[in-house]
Amino acid sequence: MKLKTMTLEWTGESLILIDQRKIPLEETYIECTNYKEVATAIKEMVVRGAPAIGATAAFGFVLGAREYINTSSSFEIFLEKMNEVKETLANTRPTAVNLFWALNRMEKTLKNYGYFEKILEVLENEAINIANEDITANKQMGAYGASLLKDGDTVLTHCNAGALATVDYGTALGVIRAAVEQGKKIKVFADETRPYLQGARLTAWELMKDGIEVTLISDNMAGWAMKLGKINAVIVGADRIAANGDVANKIGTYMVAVLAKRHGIPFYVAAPTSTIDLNTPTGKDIPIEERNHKEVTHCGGKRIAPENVNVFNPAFDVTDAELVTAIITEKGIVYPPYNENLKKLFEE
Ligand SMILES: CSC[C@H]1O[C@H](OP(=O)(O)O)[C@H](O)[C@@H]1O
Repeated sequence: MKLKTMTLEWTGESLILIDQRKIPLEETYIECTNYKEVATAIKEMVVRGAPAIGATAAFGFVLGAREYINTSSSFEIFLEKMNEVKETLANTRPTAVNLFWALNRMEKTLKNYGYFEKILEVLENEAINIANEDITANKQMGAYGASLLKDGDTVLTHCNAGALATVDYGTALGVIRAAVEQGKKIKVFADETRPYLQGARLTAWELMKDGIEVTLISDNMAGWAMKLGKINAVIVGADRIAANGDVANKIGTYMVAVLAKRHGIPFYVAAPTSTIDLNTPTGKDIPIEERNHKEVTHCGGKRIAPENVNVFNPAFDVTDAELVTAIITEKGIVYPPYNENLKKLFEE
């Protein structure tokens, strides 16, 4: 079975990824023919975005199974090798819980099935289910979230929580797409999102391709845009939502949330339930990835800071639940108290 979206293409034999490091200057693709290439693509952010890396890792798991099934003399040995595949993919990036959620789901499918015959087909179907469920969830989330936006609203977003951060359609940008599809005139202010520039490079590119009016601002302009009354709402994605509603998302999100609170602007988080981690009690328990210093000292491949300068480069921060107006999921809009109301999403 095959699958093709803006972010990825499963050919039945390999996984083709749009190289998000090159957008908007080039639209080029990388073909992964084995799980180690998939792991490298996630680590190097060829593909990025919590749901996108979850689905990508699921297909990496399938490629690993294809690689090891013919060299495993027993199913137990096969399971051992597949644990190695899972660990390799899990060790790529620590913050987005979707990565671990997807790998755990693939491993559970493998162990529940329990024997060789047709296992590759079973795993491929599960990976495709994960991908298709993400698209469905994004559209459901979009419909719920669109009810929070009025015709004529201007929405500020941070980073890229669009089709490129998911299998397709997007979370935060999915809400904006849904509102536009309902006929509402929505404008977007996109934070450039230093240092990796997901906003400038990916969000602006996605929205302009859709014909949705987008204004690019540098991250330090967000507060002034709010003070001038230009922003009606903030919508961002998430990489992990703790049981108490604390939200890990791209670095700079916390700053935007504090500014939104200061200016009485609603701050919404759009995320599928696969991003909610009830096993993580609070934001203090979320591992925050630190990335290469060159992402800060260089821009467009050119050095912009002195050699050997100290650098702090956390890829994410945590926004306290009290700063989050509501969490938009595919099961509905969740309001505080998050401890109780997030749990209910998994009880139905
Ligand atoms: C819909 S999840 C998008 C989420 O992922 C991004 O992180 P990265 O680009 O480092 O993978 C960012 O936190 C986005 O909000």
